[in-house]
Amino acid sequence: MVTRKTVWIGTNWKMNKGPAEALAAAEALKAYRAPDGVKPFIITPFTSLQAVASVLKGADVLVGAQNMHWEESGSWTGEISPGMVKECGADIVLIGHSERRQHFAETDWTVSRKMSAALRHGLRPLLCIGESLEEYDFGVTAETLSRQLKIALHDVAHADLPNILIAYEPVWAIGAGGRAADTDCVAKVHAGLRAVLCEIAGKDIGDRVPLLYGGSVTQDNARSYVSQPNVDGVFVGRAGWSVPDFEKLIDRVIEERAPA
Ligand SMILES: O=C(COP(=O)(O)O)[C@@H](O)CO
Repeated sequence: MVTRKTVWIGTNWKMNKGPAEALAAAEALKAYRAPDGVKPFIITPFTSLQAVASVLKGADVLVGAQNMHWEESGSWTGEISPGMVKECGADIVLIGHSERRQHFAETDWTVSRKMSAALRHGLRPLLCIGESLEEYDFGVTAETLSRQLKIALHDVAHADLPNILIAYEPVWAIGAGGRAADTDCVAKVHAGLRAVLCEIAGKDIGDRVPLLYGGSVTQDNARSYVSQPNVDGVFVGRAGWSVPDFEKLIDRVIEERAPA
């Protein structure tokens, strides 16, 4: 019997959609029935997190926040605590997105603190890692990713690792100026990430950590990534911002799947 992997397909709305637009999108997604074995999710801005999570409670589409602080509370103006994210009804929290590392001083150390805090609060962290163009050009992709991964997971109990999501998102592949990574390159990088996870936690656990690819994913290329052995899903930005596009992208990925 062929065992089919669970496929995670999510979209990060980034700084798009005010509360009204986000709510309308959530209402449109409420009736969406995910194909067997597919876990769709959306990552919303904080201003609509609670409303979107409330509309999608019990639906097939999971909801996440784009960031959080690691402390429970305190004098951290402008920040949102893990408890607040949880109380808003989020299932997932994005941690270490390259836009936060690049523009908001997120470091491997803060990412590591946030990983443990998210798990303590029953949130599923979606850890983003990725090398810059400069690191890619210097040929240190594997070293960069291994460092980011080992520090981020340093304080995470091995038993918790299958409950997290990891997205490999090369910085040079993200956004309007980015170019999608070659499928072969993603396959090779993901095999390396799998090896690092197995080194950290042993094969039984390392093999069960979902690894997603993100960066200029489109309806046309998504399925080629997901058909690779160590790619358990895709994390999309622009190609998932409209609900019909997001649903179509999921359909296109599923067309590729072999029957169980
Ligand atoms: O940043 C991401 C990719 O954005 P694209 O617009 O798909 O290049 C990733 O976090 C998913 O949002």
